[in-house]
Amino acid sequence: MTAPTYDKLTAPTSGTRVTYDGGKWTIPNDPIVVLLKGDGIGADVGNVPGITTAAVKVLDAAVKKAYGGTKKVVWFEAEAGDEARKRYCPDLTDDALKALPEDGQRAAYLPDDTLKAFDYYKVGLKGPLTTPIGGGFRSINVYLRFKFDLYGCVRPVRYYQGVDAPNRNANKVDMCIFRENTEDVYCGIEFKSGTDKQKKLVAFLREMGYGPDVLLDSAGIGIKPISPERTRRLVRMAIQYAVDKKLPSVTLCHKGNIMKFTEGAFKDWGYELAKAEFRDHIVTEDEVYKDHGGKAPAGKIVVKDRIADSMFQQIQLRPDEYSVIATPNLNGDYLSDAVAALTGGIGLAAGANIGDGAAMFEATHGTAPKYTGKNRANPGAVLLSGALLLEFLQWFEAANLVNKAVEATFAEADATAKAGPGGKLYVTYDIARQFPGYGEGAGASSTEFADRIIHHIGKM
Ligand SMILES: NC(=O)C1=CN([C@@H]2O[C@H](COP(=O)(O)OP(=O)(O)OC[C@H]3O[C@@H](n4cnc5c(N)ncnc54)[C@H](OP(=O)(O)O)[C@@H]3O)[C@@H](O)[C@H]2O)C=CC1
Ligand SMILES: O=C(O)CCC(=O)C(=O)O
Ligand SMILES: [Mg+2]
Repeated sequence: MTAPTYDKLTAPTSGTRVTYDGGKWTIPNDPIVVLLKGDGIGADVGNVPGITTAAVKVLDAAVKKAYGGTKKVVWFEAEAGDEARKRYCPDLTDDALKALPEDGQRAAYLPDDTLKAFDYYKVGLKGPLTTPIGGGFRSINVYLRFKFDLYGCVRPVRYYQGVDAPNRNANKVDMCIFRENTEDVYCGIEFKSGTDKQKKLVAFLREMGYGPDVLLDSAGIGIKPISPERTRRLVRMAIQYAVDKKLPSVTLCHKGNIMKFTEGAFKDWGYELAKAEFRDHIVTEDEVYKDHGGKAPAGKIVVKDRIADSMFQQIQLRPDEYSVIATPNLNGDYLSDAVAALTGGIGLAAGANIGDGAAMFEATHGTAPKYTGKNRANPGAVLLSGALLLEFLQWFEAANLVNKAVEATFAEADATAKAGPGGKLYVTYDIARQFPGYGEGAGASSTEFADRIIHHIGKM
C-alpha cells in the first residue's frame, strides 16, 4: 500500500507504520498511531487541555519509564468532529451544511484526509465525537466502525480498589463486553415517517400481511439486520479472549424471546460456533446441569445465555457470575454504560474497536458537553483505552505501569478520604463525589489527576 497524499495533513517525519499481513501484526518500536482528540471534553479549548491530551501525556510518560526511550508512540494527529469542520470547511454555514446530502455532512466532520490516515496506519486512539439526535448525519463513531469493519467493540470493566463506588458488589465486577459493532439497528436503515420510502415500505409490509393493528401508516421504521457470519466472528473473538485469559464463562446476551430471528438467532449461532470451534475448551450451561451434576468441569469455559432484561439485574446482583459477555450492538451499548456505572462511573470505562487488520481505541463515554473546556472530566477512560492500545502493541510493561499508577492514585484518595474530610483528593469530580464527606467540589482537575498518575509512574 502506498502512502496516501493528503489535502491538509502532514504525515509524521519520524515513526514507522504498524502493518498487518497474513493475520499477523508487526509492531515497530516507534509505531505511528492516528490520534483523534474528539469533541466536547475530548477537545483542547484555547489553552485548556481536554481529556485526550491529558491521557496522551500519561501514556507517553509510562512508555518512557518502561523503555527509557527505546520505544515511543509517534502520534499522528488528524481531525474529526468540530475541529475537522473548522479546518476543512471554515465557511460552511449551518444552513449550507443541512442542505448537503448525508455523505457531504459526514465529510465535513470526518474528512477524507482522516479516513486515509487511519486506513494507512491502521491503529488509532480516539476521543468522543458528537452525534446529532433525530436527524442530520449518521454517527461518525459508528461510521468509522462500519467503514473499517471494526466488528468487535471490546469493553473491559473492572473495579479499582479505593474507588468508593455506590454498588456494594463493585469489587466483584470484572467483565469484558464484546459488542457486535457492524450490524443491528446501527446499520442506519431507517425510514422517516411520511417519506416516500417509508410509505413504500409500509405498503410492502401490508402485502406481507402486517395490518394497522401492528403497524400504523405513520410509523417511522428502523431495520435490524443480524447475520450468522457477523455473529460468528464476534462470538469467536469473545470466546478466544476467554480461552487466552483462562476466564470462567462467556454469556450470550440477547432479547431472543421477542426478536426471534435476529437476537434469538444470535444466541443460536453463538452456541453453534462455540460447539463447532471451541468444543475442547467449552461446556454449555445446559450440559453442566445435564451431564456434570451442576458443576462445571475444571478448566472448561461455561457458555451460557441470558435474556437482556434479566442480564441488567444479574450484573448488579450477581456480578461475579459474569466474565465475558457477547451481545448484539444495541444491547452492548446499553450494557457497557450500565456495567461501568457499577464500578464507579463511565469516567473509567475503556474500550477498543477491533477488526481483522485495524484497531481504534476509544472510551465508552461521549462528549459530556457541559464539561467542555472546564478541565474537569475524568481522563481515565481515554487513558485506560490507551493502556489497551499499549497491550495491543504488546507493550505490557508500559500498560502495567498505567494500570498500577491509576490504582495507586485511587488508593491514595481512599486513604486521604478515610483520614477525614478536607484532604486533597487527586481524583476528578466524578470519583471524588463518591467518597463520604467529600463532594464534587473536592475533585481535582483532569490535568491534576493525570499529573498525579504520572507522579506514581515516576515512583514505580
Ligand atoms: N464513542 C463516542 O464518541 C460516543 C459519543 N457519544 C456522543 O456524546 C454526546 C453526549 O452524549 P451523552 O449522552 O451526554 O453521554 P456522555 O457519556 O457524553 O455523558 C453523560 C454523563 O456521563 C458522565 N461522563 C461522561 N464522560 C465522563 C468523563 N470523562 N468523566 C466524568 N464523567 C463523565 C457525566 O455525568 P455527570 O453529569 O453525572 O457528571 C456526563 O454528563 C452525544 O452526541 C453522543 O452521541 C456518546 C457515547 C459514545
Ligand atoms: O456514536 C455515538 O454518538 C454514540 C455511540 C455510543 O454510545 C457508543 O459507542 O457507546
Ligand atoms: Mg454508548
